[in-house]
Amino acid sequence: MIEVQRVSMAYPNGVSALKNINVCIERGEFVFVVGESGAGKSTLIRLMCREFLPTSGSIRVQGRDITRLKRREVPLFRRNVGVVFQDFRLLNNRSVYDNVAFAMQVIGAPGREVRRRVPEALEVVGISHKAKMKPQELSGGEQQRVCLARAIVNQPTLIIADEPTGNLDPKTSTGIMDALKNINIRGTTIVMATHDKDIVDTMRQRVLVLSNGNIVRDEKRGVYCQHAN
Ligand SMILES: Nc1ncnc2c1ncn2[C@@H]1O[C@H](COP(=O)(O)OP(=O)(O)OP(=O)(O)O)[C@@H](O)[C@H]1O
Repeated sequence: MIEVQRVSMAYPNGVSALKNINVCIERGEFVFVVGESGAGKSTLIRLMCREFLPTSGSIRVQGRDITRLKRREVPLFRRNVGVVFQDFRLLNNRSVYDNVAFAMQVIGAPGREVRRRVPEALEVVGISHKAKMKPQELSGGEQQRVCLARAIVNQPTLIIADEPTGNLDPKTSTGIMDALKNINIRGTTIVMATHDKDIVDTMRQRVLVLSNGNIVRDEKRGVYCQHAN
């Protein structure tokens, strides 16, 4: 599903955020990317959804090297990738329903598909009862659910999430994680950067640990800190 090969990333200011990273993620996996602040998690996550290009190396997603995509090919690639970031990036003057529907409309989905799939996506993340509200009328956790619904509505094969539970209380975070796990059980690959030790230790999924731009641990059914307790 994702093959990151010899990827390095230096920002224009000279900071070396990733140093010759190699990672292979199989279809259907659930992968946590953890590590101290500044370790390179967001950089790796954002490279995987082609927000920007690495300084060197290749990133193959579903067989295609996304570092070689032409600018006009990027939107097509993104249709297959659901992206959830901590800053919600919702349209504040539109309803919850419209925010999710918009993700389908921009790719030209027929109206009947939109009317069928938007309620389904809202149901999966447990926010159907707020469909008519505007994002400002919702709590942070509810807004994050809307983002998740928007990310899954086009039935992507891959979801990339950067701190989707950041700033949320533990109960709300658990709700978001349950929704993500449900989506994963249906076959969607999930890659998620997080600082949330409790979530990582509870879920026992694959854990990739970054430190200072290097992958220092890669464990199946891993935990946040190897030597804790
Ligand atoms: N746009 C940028 N320009 C210059 N340097 C950057 C930029 N974005 C990140 N960096 C630097 O790259 C390194 C890795 O940053 P990154 O955001 O990937 O870390 P992170 O592990 O996601 O951290 P955090 O947990 O704090 O979000 C850091 O040293 C950071 O200061």
